Parts: sequence; C-alpha cells; structure tokens
Amino acid sequence: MPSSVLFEVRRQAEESVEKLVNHDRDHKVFNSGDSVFSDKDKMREQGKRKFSWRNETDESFARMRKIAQQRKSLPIASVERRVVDEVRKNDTLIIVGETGSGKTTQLPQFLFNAGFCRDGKLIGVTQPRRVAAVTVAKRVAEECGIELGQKVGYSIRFEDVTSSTTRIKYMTDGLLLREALLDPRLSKYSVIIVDEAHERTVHTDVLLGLLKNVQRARLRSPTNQCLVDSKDFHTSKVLPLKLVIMSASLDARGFSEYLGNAKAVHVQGRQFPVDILYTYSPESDYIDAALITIFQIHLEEGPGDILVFLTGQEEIESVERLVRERALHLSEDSRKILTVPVYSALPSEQQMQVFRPAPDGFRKVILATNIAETSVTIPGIRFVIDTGLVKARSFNPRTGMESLVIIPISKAQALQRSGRAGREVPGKCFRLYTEDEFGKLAESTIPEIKRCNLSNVVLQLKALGIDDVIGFDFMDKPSRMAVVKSLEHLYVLGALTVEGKLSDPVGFQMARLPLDPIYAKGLIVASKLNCLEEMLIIVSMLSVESIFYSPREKMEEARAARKCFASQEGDHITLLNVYRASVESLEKSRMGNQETIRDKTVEKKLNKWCRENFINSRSLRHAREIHRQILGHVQNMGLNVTSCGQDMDQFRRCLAASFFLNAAVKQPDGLYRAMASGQTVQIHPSSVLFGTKPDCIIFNELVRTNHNYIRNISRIDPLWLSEFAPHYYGNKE
Ligand SMILES: Nc1ncnc2c1ncn2[C@@H]1O[C@H](COP(=O)(O)OP(=O)(O)OP(=O)(O)O)[C@@H](O)[C@H]1O
Repeated sequence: MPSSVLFEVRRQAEESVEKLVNHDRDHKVFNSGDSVFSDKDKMREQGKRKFSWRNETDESFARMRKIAQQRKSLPIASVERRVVDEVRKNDTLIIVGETGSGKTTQLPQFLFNAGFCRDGKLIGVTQPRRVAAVTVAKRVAEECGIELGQKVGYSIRFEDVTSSTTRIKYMTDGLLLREALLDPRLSKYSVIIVDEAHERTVHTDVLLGLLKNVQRARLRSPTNQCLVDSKDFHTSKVLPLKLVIMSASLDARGFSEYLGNAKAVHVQGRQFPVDILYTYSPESDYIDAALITIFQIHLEEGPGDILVFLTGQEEIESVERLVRERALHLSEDSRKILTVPVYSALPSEQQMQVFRPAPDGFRKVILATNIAETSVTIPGIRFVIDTGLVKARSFNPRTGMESLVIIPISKAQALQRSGRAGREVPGKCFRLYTEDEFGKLAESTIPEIKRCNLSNVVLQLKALGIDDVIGFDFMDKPSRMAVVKSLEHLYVLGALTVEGKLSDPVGFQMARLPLDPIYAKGLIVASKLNCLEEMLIIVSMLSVESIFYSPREKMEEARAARKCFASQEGDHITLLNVYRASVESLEKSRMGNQETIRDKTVEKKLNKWCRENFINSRSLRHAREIHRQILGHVQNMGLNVTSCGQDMDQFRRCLAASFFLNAAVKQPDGLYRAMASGQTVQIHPSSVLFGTKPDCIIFNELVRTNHNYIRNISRIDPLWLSEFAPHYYGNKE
C-alpha cells in the first residue's frame, strides 16, 4: 500500500482558458483586463449599488466593506456595462466565464440595477441543485445588505423564501418547470438565467426547450402576430423574455446552434490561480488514495480546508470513519481535523453545516458528492481532492428499471471540481488520476435525459400541454424506446388515456404533486382505500435516506432498538411504526402537533427520543417537514385524508395497489424475479424481510452494486395484484 500519492502539477488556467477561447473563436471575447469603463463611469456604476450601511454595527460595516471590495475585484465587475448591453441587445445570450468569475452572484444584480425588474418583473436564476440555490441567494442578499426573502430570495421544493418584494429569485430548475404549469408564459419574469447549463440535468434540458417556446409565445399576440421587437425592450408593454445561459464549462457552439445561433460571450479571468496536480500513475484504490492525500495535505500543506469529491453517502460515511480512526494515530496537535459530510439525501439544514467555519485550529475536511461540484463557494476551501468518479443515474429502457452506477466524470466536471478552490485565495486541486487518464475523459457529461427514467418528464410535458413528447424540441433527443417506455408506464399508472392525453382527474392530480409519478399515484390510490394518512407517512419516510442509525460501537443496542419497530409484514409498516412512535413520544409531552415542530423544546425532545431509539434525527425531521408539505398539497386537491386504523392488511393492499409495477415473486433458488422487468433481484440486507423470503413482495428501490438489491419491501398477497391492477396482471397467473 503506498504511503503517499505522487502528483504532477499543472495550472488550471492553461487548460480551461485555451479550451474556452477555442470554443468561442467566432464570438466576441471580453477580457476583464480591458478597461471597459472610464473612471467616472465606474464611479457612477458603483454609486448605483445600494448597501444599507447606516445603522450597522462596526463589525458588519467592515464585512460589508470587504464584500464590496471583493465584488469590485471580480472579473465580471469590469465588464458590467458590456454584459448588460449584450443582454439588452440579444433575446438569448450565452455567457461562458471561469469558475468564480462572478456570473451567478453578480449578473442578476447588474440586470436589476439596469432596470430589468421594472414594473415588478422578476429575474429568475435556475440552479440544478437546492444547495446552490439557497447559498447563492443568501450570499447575494448579504451583498445587497438586505434580509433574505426580500429583494433577493430563493424557492426550492418544499421551501419558499420569497415575498411580494422579491425581484431576484434563485430556484432549482425543477421548480421553474412547476411554475410553468401554473403560468405557461412565465409572465412574471423579465429574464431567466439558466445557470450551470453544462450539467444538462433532465430539468435543464426540458426547461431550455420550454423557454424557447415561451420566448416565441411572448413575442406573439394570440393571433400569432409578431408584436415586439426585442430591442424595444424598455418601450414596449409586452415584454419579451430574455434568456441567459451560463456556465464555466459548456459547449458554447452546441448551445448556440440549439438556441437559434444565439450569441456567446466569454468573460475572461479568474480571481485566484488553482494548481492542478495529477498522480504519476493510476491509483487502483481511490478511497485509500483519497485518505492518504487528505493526510498528506493536512500534515504538509499550509492552512486551508479540504473538499473531497466521493460518490455517495455510504462511501462518505466510511471515509469519515477512516479519517477519524487514522487521526487517532497522529500527535495531539495534528488530530485537529474535522470531517463534514454533504450529499443530496441530507436535509438542507444539515447540508448548510459545510458552510460553517471549523473551530479554531481545526482543519475542515468536507466529504461531498457532486452536490458541491458547481456554483457553490464554500468559504475556507483551499484544497480539492477529485477522485474522478461520480454516481450517476442509468436507465435501461428495455426493462424500464433505473439504477445508480459509478462512472468516470467528464472534463467539464473535473474543471468545475477544481473551480471550488481559488475563490478566496489561490488553491490546489489533487486529481487522483493521471494526466493521461484526464485526457481520455469525455469533454462533457452525457445529458441526464439520455440515461434516466422519463416518466416524470413526460408527465410534466403532458401537463404543460405538450402532447407530442417525441417531437419536443430537446437539445439532445432521448431514445425513442425510453419515451415509449415512460408513456407505457404512465398509461399503466392511469395518468394517461389510450390516446396519450393526461387523464382526468388522475393524470392532472399526479402532475400537481411534486413527487415521482409512482408516489403521486400511491397517494391518490390511498385516498380511495382510506389509507391516505398512512401513505403520506410512507411517502415522506421514503423521500429521505437512512432513517435507522447504527453506530459501529453500539451495533447490538441499535439492532435491539430497531426490533421494537420491526413489522413482519415489511419495511413500510416498520417505517410507519417509527414515525408514529415519534409523534406519540411528542404527544405524551403534548407536543405532537406538527405546527410546533420548529420549536426548540420540541426539537430537543425529538432528538432525545431519536438518540434513545437509534433513529437518525435529521432524516426524521426532514421526513416530518416533507409530510407537512405534501399534506398541504393533498388537502388543497381535496383528497380524503383518512386512516385505516389498525387494519394493516388494508394498508398492505393499498401498497400493492400503488406499487404494483414493482412487484417481485420468489424463484425456486430463493432469488426474486421483478415482474415488470423480468430482472433477477434480491432483498437488501437492511430490509426487515432479509432472510424471511416471502412468496410475493413489492419494493420501492433498486440498488445496483455487484448484485441487484431491492430495498423498502413489503410482503403482499399475489392475488391483490390482479385485483387492483387487472389491466396489468389480469391475464397472468
Ligand atoms: N458564500 C460566499 N462566501 C464568500 N465568498 C463568496 C460566496 N459566494 C461567492 N463568493 C465570492 O464571489 C465569487 C464569485 O462567485 P460566483 O458564484 O458568482 O462565481 P461564478 O462565476 O458563478 O462561479 P461558478 O462558475 O463556479 O458557479 C467567488 O469566487 C467568491 O470569491
């Protein structure tokens, strides 16, 4: 086992700038080194920015001054007027600028100052990830010296921090899609900025196609007459929609072609250099290489926190443990190393922990998935360790099964990862692969739309009135087979009619719920079978990861505690028992009311109960929050929230009726056959049914490691399948 990992050094600037300049050879190139403004202009521009400095304490005054100076020194600051002019002149503009150059935080403010929010219009900025939407909005509110939720706010699924005064709104791309359902012309927005477009999430791709339609629709009257010339933006009453696409690492030419030869501009320059280091030879064990590099940096480099990119929650938890164990062998002083995990299944509130400074004298090591890859600035990060891998969705259109697999990242992702350093001070990025291996990586990430289950997308498009999904103007078309499979899936769930239209009311109801179609259907079925109260709990609990918590040193106690909740019927009723027991424990102290969950004393009680019962309190709190929000949705939709009481057979019938597409039957060899896909699967060891082997089950999750594992499983009677899904199982035994 190597005791150190050897690295070669390259400067990031060489690789990124050259590439981007090549991309943009035909486009105008801004150089932040050029003097764009005269000094007077600059002062006038700066004078327009308003900071609420009066009445601030000295400390916050100093902070505001520091922030103002930081902002001025950003590469994009010196080309403010030119960027604004380009947005004015072009309906669609592509902006490529290096990581940390100030695109996400500054451009919306420039546009606000330039009058793009006149008449109460909003500037919307979409992000592929919740954590970016939240943290960037916080930063921009701070830069403006205002409270979050006033002029600057954010909106993500299950959380809206905006008000009637909000003018710059950060949000996830998925959320803007939902807004389009209610307002197809997105009429409250004057500008939409699609940030980090290189990520090509399925939502970004659908959004781009949709925004092209919205732009056309807003330039035309109902009789299809062209009303507005976009150059008359400020004089016309009907506002065209301005669209800005941004990233540090996108294929500007491809985007430009797709967006009607849209102009692309390049904001050059970065604030601080990042040294890129490659290993001399390939590393066979990236986890071990990451660990060695963490300690190499910790012991040999100067101050600064470390950001490590790993592939998932389990890996992060195991590296966390290993760092703690290895640190014990160091001198007392060198032991001051603090690990902080961040991955998408963590509740937002806990994800925010990574932004807190480490205690004095400690070095913070953030263990992250690609959730921290784009957009975010994590203060204090000086070193990045990039394993070169990512866990990505993979969809098999033939079987209709989606799973997660670990694959190499693209060059664009490597660039984004290194760009998390060099934002406040110069940085270093340690790539745990050779330069040769880097050269072989794909330029950009395969669009998610080509590798995921499309049921949700198709449902959304149908709800937006786009019936011809295959003919939709996607930047990269998904495979025909994948679209057909999802149409089939939605038809079987009852969301579509035979003609492929959204069914009334089921399809419309499903589209309104911000959930996977199968869960949305589960809630609708449950309201008919008098189990909605139970199903709401199950859907909330299934929306979070790792409800149970087993510290290594207390495995036996944790196992015993878990047994108290376990149901022989399966994981769903087990989760129901956990949720209800937690509510009961609060009710005993008259605190069971959901409204009071934010209260500190309630939180303390709940944490204590979770500790005693080996339940992950953060996951449970998150599930309670999701429960509160979905309850609001189903109540607004007028669904019956009733309970089946003690009749758990009725509830299992409801599970079978809801999740019939995920049924599996036992085979003579003890493995299971998933009935819809024909795949061989086996029960995951974490399931309460592991080792019991019931004849027929339904499950909610497929995890592909070296086996096809299924998780969240319940025992069902196979006859229920033909009772509740005769259209699917009617002719089968
Ligand atoms: N929360 C924060 N704390 C401290 N500094 C910040 C914060 N957010 C942004 N900054 C500063 O503002 C700079 C610009 O950030 P911004 O997110 O606007 O850049 P960007 O060009 O959009 O980068 P990327 O392409 O990586 O998203 C950062 O490099 C950093 O110096």
